[in-house]
Amino acid sequence: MSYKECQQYLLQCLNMALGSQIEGETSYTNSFDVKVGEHGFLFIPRLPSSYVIDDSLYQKIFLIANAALYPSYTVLKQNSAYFVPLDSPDIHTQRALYFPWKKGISKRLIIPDLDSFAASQTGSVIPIMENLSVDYNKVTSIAIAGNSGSGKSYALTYFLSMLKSISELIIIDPKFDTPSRWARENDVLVIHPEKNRSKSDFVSQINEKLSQALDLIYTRQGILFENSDYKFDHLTLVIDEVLALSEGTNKAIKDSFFSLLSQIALLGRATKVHLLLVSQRFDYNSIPVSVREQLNVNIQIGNINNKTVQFLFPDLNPEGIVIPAGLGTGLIQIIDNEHPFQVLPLLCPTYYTKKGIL
Ligand SMILES: Nc1ncnc2c1ncn2[C@@H]1O[C@H](COP(=O)(O)OP(=O)(O)OP(=O)(O)O)[C@@H](O)[C@H]1O
Repeated sequence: MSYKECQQYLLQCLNMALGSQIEGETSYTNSFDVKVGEHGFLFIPRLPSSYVIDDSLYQKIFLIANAALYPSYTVLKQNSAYFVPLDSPDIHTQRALYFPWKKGISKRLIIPDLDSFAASQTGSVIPIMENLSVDYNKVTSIAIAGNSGSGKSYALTYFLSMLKSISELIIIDPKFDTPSRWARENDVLVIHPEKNRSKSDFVSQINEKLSQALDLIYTRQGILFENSDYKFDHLTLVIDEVLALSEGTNKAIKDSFFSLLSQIALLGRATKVHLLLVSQRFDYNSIPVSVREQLNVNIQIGNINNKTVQFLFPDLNPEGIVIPAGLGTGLIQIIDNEHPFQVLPLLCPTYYTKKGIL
């Protein structure tokens, strides 16, 4: 579809569906116009208008356009109206509402052999979907949230397999489950609960490791002070089911755990110390708010609604975002200076692996 055809099609859709929202005005009465570009389209109202140009109008146009353009384009959901100035001498049309989009829809990666796929990757790039990847040099902390059975462990195993060649890994596995098996197969350090030891004892052991990571951060900061270009190896602390660590743990130990996590999240960026956290939800009981604010890859799988997105995407109303059907689907947001800030529909990769790991 050419831009011109797309423009006409969008105008028709908006003329028909927007009617009641804008007091029956249409592009035929010259009330608004649409312009299509490579990265999105503009809704140009002609002012003065009998309708109000506000968030509610913006979200309405988003709903109409996103459905109308699916699957040719994915319109990227914004939290509020996105105004842009237009270079026009005519005061009636000097502004527009902007709707950025991505060509096509999110497509799942299907990986026939995870080990050889992981071995074939070079550099620090982790493929996520057919047209989306994360550069591990540009992000610090990753969070994966989702209800039970949504595919968190499956997604975590994928990340672990990809990270193995990029970063040193330390795995903390409170459920003594898939990550521990993966760690055994791949010769990676894992901390898991053991018989005859209390929960607080287990969390103390984790605190010890976190504290060593924090010491490493301080040492690396000293090196950076002398040579700001120094390149460090990545170290990633992987914590599965974070919520299980803070619940029912002695308060002093939980406080130290939170404090260590916060410091690592805040200071790890420059020194290449990362967190990869997995939890059913990321409320203030599972991680401190300061850690949540530092997360730069947010993944929510399974049920997507106002309630489930409130912790990782507090400003997002997921209405109108087309969540693909199937296992391991949801939303992803990558906050680096390469990707636009928006939240995208996600399909986690499907892969095949040696028996016994999962
Ligand atoms: N992207 C995917 N592609 C194919 N199958 C998937 C995908 N994600 C999850 N699954 C399947 O869905 C099932 C549940 O996934 P998983 O065990 O990872 O969920 P979970 O969120 O970790 O659950 P729990 O919290 O109960 O451990 C598994 O059998 C897994 O094989």
